[in-house]
Amino acid sequence: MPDFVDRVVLHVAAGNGGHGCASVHREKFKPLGGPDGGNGGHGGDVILEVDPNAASLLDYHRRPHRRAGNGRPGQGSNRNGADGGDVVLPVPNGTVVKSARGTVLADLVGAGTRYVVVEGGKGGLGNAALASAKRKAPGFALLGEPGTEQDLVLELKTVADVALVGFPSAGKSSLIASMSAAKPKIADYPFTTLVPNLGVVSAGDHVFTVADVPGLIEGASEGRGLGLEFLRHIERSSTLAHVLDCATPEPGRDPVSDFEVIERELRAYDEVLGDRPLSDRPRLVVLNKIDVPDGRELADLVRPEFEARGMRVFEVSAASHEGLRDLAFAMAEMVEAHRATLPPEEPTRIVLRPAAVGGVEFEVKNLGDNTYLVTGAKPTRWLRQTDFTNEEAVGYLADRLARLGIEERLAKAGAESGATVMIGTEQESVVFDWEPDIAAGAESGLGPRGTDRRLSDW
Ligand SMILES: Nc1nc2c(ncn2[C@@H]2O[C@H](COP(=O)(O)OP(=O)(O)OP(=O)(O)O)[C@@H](O)[C@H]2O)c(=O)[nH]1
Ligand SMILES: [Mg+2]
Repeated sequence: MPDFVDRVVLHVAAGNGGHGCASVHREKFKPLGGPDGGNGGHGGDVILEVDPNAASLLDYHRRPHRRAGNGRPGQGSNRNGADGGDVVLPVPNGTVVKSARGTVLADLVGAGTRYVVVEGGKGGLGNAALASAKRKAPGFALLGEPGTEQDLVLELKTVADVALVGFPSAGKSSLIASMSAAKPKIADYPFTTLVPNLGVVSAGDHVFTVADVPGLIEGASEGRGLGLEFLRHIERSSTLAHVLDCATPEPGRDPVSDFEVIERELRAYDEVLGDRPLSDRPRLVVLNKIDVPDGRELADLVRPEFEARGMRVFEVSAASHEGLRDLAFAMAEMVEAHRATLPPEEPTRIVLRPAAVGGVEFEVKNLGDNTYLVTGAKPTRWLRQTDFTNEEAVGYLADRLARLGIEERLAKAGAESGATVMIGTEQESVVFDWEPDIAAGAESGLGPRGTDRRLSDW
């Protein structure tokens, strides 16, 4: 059994919603009481969550079927069924979620990032909730919705600023061991490294991560050696460092030809990658093993070849640590240059999905000055997903609250046209403008008034 798994097929099933209950209230001497069948509970969701402590997908390789809890049925005396429990599956940072057909559904980067893979079925309404002026005592209740199921492919792509690429035994693992606290396996046979190792390197105030990728050989992009599996791990790195062996001569190889072979493989992989080609990424050249006298000589000899190609060249020894400080600062500089081109971090985007809408309680408080505070409306579950904007989320919240009768409650509390409605707490809230007139036409009279506060803050 491998102890590192970076691709698994996983079957997930959300919980079914519980059925609603049809029941009639019974009391002594009152044979025909009102309907009192409770609602079924909602089925649980299956959620993936980035856990910085998870290193591989091994658990899912071992147990590839995961199922969330079913909602319980409603019962008489207005008892609602309990919701089924969610199942939160921890995944490593950098997990890509794909459908069985290969469509990318989510790319989970950043501790705590969540993705709801399958949603639980809604609980069915009981006859108490179905009663209306027309039908005071319905003799029926609604069935719970079945939960959805899906086959997924989870793929791990290492997230590191710098990727070390090179032939087997060039000294990539030795370098990462000398530059960081990582303790990878080092040996004098090829393909010692079978899984990417990650190390955290500091150079002055700079901190960045380095991944040691298993050795690449000619034909890797066609799957030779450890091939594509491992090219995938360098996709997310902004900087590539070619590690070249200057001390272990082999027939038909030298540092320049090794470099050319690896470059060719990177270019060939570009076709697989499409829009984020590897061959365009900033790279530097590390001539390793200069503690060996012949190695130093060869390094000096080939250096101009690389400089002529516009590469920055570092002569180092992972064994004696010579040259590693300069190398670390150069890497830090390249990583910082890349980070500077990134757009400023976007505020957290979230999706609000009140789990049990019927169960959300809220209070409307008049703060004076036509301003109203709605407290306690925090949905029971908050789920993060990247493809929703804050505005959409606010709109969604407004919509749900509208269904809960917030319009009437605001009107009852005396809110007039143009009222400021704050949802949250006095310290943290999302602010809406309230227009009861619009409400008549639109589903919700609450329109988001762009707020700079993060919804996730409250
Ligand atoms: N003399 C000397 N030997 C080195 C140096 N760096 C690595 N080696 C040796 O080279 C061999 C391969 O080192 P690794 O760090 O395992 O090489 P790798 O590139 O990670 O190899 P793979 O994991 O197989 O791709 C080991 O025997 C190391 O001890 C160095 O700077 N000087
Ligand atoms: Mg190695």
